[in-house]
Amino acid sequence: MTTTKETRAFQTEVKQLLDLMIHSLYSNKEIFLRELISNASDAADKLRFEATTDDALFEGDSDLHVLIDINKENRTITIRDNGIGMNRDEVVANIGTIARSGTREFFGQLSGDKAKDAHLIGQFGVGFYSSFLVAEKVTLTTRRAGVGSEHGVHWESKGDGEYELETVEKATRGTEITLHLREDADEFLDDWRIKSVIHKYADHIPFPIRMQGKAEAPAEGEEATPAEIETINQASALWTRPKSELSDEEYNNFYKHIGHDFEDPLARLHQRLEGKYEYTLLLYLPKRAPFDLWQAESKHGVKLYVRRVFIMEANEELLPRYLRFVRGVMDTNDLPLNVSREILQQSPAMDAMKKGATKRILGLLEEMAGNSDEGNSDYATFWEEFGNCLKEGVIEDFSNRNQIAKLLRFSTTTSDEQFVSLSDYIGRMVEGQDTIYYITAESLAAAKHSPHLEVFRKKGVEVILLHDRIDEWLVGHLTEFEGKKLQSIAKGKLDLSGIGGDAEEEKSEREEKARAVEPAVEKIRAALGEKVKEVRVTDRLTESPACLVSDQFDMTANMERILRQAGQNIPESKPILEINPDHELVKRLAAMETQESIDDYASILFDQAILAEGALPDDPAGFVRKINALLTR
Ligand SMILES: Nc1ncnc2c1ncn2[C@@H]1O[C@H](COP(=O)(O)OP(=O)(O)OP(=O)(O)O)[C@@H](O)[C@H]1O
Repeated sequence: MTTTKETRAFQTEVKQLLDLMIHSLYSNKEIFLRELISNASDAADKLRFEATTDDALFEGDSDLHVLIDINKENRTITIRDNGIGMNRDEVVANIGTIARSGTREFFGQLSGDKAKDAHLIGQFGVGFYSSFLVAEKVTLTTRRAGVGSEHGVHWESKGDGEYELETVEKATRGTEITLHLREDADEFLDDWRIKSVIHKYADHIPFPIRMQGKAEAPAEGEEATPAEIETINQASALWTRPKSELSDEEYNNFYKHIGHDFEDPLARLHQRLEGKYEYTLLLYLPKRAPFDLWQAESKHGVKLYVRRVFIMEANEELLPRYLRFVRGVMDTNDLPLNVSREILQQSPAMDAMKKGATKRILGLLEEMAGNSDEGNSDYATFWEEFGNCLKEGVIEDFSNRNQIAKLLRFSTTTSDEQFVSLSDYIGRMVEGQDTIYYITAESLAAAKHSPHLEVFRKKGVEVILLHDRIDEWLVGHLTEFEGKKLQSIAKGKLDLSGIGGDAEEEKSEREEKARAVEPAVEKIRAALGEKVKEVRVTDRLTESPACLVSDQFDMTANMERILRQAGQNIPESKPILEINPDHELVKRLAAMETQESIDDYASILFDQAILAEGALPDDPAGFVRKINALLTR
């Protein structure tokens, strides 16, 4: 047994977090109690779950609760729980380091300007460290359930960069945290103040939060009456209570506890479902994406309860991965208390609940989207933060693809902001149009200024501008929406002849122009040789001389770039160069005789077309040289 007392240094990030926290949350000190009660409640949840398979962990005491004791003389508050407790290694890992996913992103985003960084801290969560908002010294004594009393651990720190650790005797399991209050935190020595904070933040905690009353001095000749212990919170699982009894504030406070968030949620869903399986959902959509949303190991935020007993923080078993931003609780009577992850994965009840919850979340989003007026709505906020998750949904969730597709929002040639739904787009199609057109590019600016859009502008046809990495995969899976095909405007042959004009007339005019520049096509083909798959006359351009397109079933150049950047070895597919028969450059090229000039012009046309896509030509310096030579000629 390690009895040694040792002093250790906080991880550098902890120090940074403490500084930032004290700076940004000084006017909201009371949240320390919410954080500590929340941790105590999680510890009780964990014990109750572990005890479902090992009753001995209760050590004869299954009355799980939190006890708060104020000592005015010593100026301390003690928060005591009889939850799972921690062993020495766990204390070192949990208290003194930050080992949460998203940590690197969080510290990466800090600018060093405390005022600017302050709002980030709420998103990240301060947890146990918030004790130092009110305390000049914090001691924590803990013992893990099921181990001998000699395995207690004492931890102590002034929040100044170091902490002391010692193995001690602790008779009872669980964790006891004592805060030695700073001078400016006197208000928390007042019972009423503490009670009001508990009501505000912890009424929904499903374990009793009790306060130690003070023993009255006995009157002469009378026996002393023991100090009373009073339960302060409602201590009932919030989701089991009828909606009509619950206020927004209670719902929001529960969200903050379960979602580890400082902000109110964006929306919620509370439903009791009865059918083949009975279950209750209390689910929330956060206002802001967590730091680790895009990391492979990012956690889901929905907790599974069976008959109000916390079972586990389940992952893909409860909700599909693309809904990993949802926070909340799912409680059912239709699973055994000792359910394991393996059983969950094969359980028809779980499967039905997962489908039911998914449908309801999509329904909630549909409702929010329906109530939205452009740009100024909860749905716009949601889309900004989590829109790309829904795009994953289109890719992964075949059975709900159409419903999710309705929820997508895009920038288009008529709106830079991402407000346009596919249904809006279809509603605005021009006469003769029966295809949904889109372009994919590296950025919104590159998409918006792409030469491929020229003819669409001329004909007044709206084009969806796709510029997120995931969009290439999205359109790979979403090839049709409500009977209308989705088509890249940078792929295959384009035929807009039926739109906004006489198709026959346009066709013969086009053929005539193509004939006139046929010599140019031949010359460019010969000059570019193996660089291109084909050179042809385009219907896409009105202003630019040339653009690149891919064959209908080839990857787009953008997709190739993304995959190469991700380190994949992609065989080179050659683009098709399309030239504008009306452009002066092309006309000039058709009339050119000197091979050297033809080669230079052809190469410049080709490189320009690459630049117009927001990419770089193979030999940028060579391109500049040729341009300069032309300018000075
Ligand atoms: N009362 C407690 N009993 C047992 N373990 C605890 C207790 N308090 C904290 N811990 C452990 O310490 C870890 C870190 O706690 P901390 O409050 O800093 O962060 P958190 O609760 O994980 O996240 P958040 O900051 O979002 O609240 C917890 O995850 C838990 O494992």
